[in-house]
Amino acid sequence: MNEPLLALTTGEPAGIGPDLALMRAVEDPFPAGRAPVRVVAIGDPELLAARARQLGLAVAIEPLEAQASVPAPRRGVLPVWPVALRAPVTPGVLDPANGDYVLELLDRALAACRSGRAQAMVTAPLHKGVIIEAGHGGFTGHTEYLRDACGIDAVVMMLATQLPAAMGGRALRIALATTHLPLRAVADAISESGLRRVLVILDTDLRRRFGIARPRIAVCGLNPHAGEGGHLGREELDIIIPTLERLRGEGLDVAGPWPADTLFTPHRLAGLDAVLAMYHDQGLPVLKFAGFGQAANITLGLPIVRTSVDHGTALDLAGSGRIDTGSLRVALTVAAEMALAAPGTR
Ligand SMILES: NC(=O)C1=CN([C@@H]2O[C@H](COP(=O)(O)OP(=O)(O)OC[C@H]3O[C@@H](n4cnc5c(N)ncnc54)[C@H](O)[C@@H]3O)[C@@H](O)[C@H]2O)C=CC1
Ligand SMILES: NCC(=O)COP(=O)(O)O
Repeated sequence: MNEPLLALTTGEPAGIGPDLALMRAVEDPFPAGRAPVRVVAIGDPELLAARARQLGLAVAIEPLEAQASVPAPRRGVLPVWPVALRAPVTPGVLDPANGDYVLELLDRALAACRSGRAQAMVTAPLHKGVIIEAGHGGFTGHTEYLRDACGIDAVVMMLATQLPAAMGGRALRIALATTHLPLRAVADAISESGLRRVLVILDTDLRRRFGIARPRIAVCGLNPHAGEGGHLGREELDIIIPTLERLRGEGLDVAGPWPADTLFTPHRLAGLDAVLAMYHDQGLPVLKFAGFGQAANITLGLPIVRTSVDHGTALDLAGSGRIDTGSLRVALTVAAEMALAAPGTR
């Protein structure tokens, strides 16, 4: 395969997504140690040109026809598949009038991946609230939007980073059994069928997309001390333990449920390929404490490769230039590696 083509959606136009694409365009396109990639941004060319001026960045925005080939990367040039904004943008100020614009960016990237034109999509952050205010009531994020757009039942959100040397220097991958739910709804969402689906997807994609022959996965309990033998909640006894036993019988290496407060310690993590947390704020604060700005958000179970940054729209910093592009670099690198590991859609 040529260098993979990565379709980079520029996300919420009032946020830092456009800034990320522009700042990355002036970085070295061939950094040592990283697979060479071609990147095409998806967004409004005039928005990108205006943001480049605001940031004082010399970036040539090159709109491309849908079928035109995407050139090899050149520093200071940003190829763009154009999508028109619905309303003018002030950095930092959300406008529901652009909600459909943000979703159109995703649709364009997904279509390119599904047709084989792009090998992966990488998403800059969007703002869930403003998309809901734009009239998309059930919207909870890229993960579920792409699941539904692909017509599949389940996907898995996993964030991954490389731990600093002082923390063991190894990969830390944390997947979630539930994603964007109010905490009140989490316990009711833990079911045997749901857990089984998540663990099978996690195991399958760690093999297929990450080349791990027999993934070792540890599973957090839901309750403090993994339920303290049923005295602090019964989800472990009634749901999680039986599910893990069945999956072990089918050959998966799934251990637990372990108390989450001590699972994320270096000696417990040693030898693990991934941890499954039961809910968003059980797993992600750990990951972000260890690697914020150096992590990627990966959607497992899709027929295409999708990665994203580990942060949100940072409306407070849009147009300021005072942002870290580290997570975008990681998201692009991981997307390229995944695309090369398992070419094609499925
Ligand atoms: N991949 C995505 O689309 C994601 C979207 N979001 C959405 O973003 C919106 C805002 O979420 P928040 O919780 O406020 O998180 P946030 O990540 O946007 O901001 C949290 C803090 O981190 C800072 N920050 C974020 N990214 C940064 C960067 N690249 N460089 C330097 N500083 C950075 C912000 O300035 C802020 O102080 C929400 O609507 C949320 O749902 C959140 C996470 C991921
Ligand atoms: N906390 C992760 C997040 O909000 C990103 O979700 P998604 O948009 O990638 O589904």
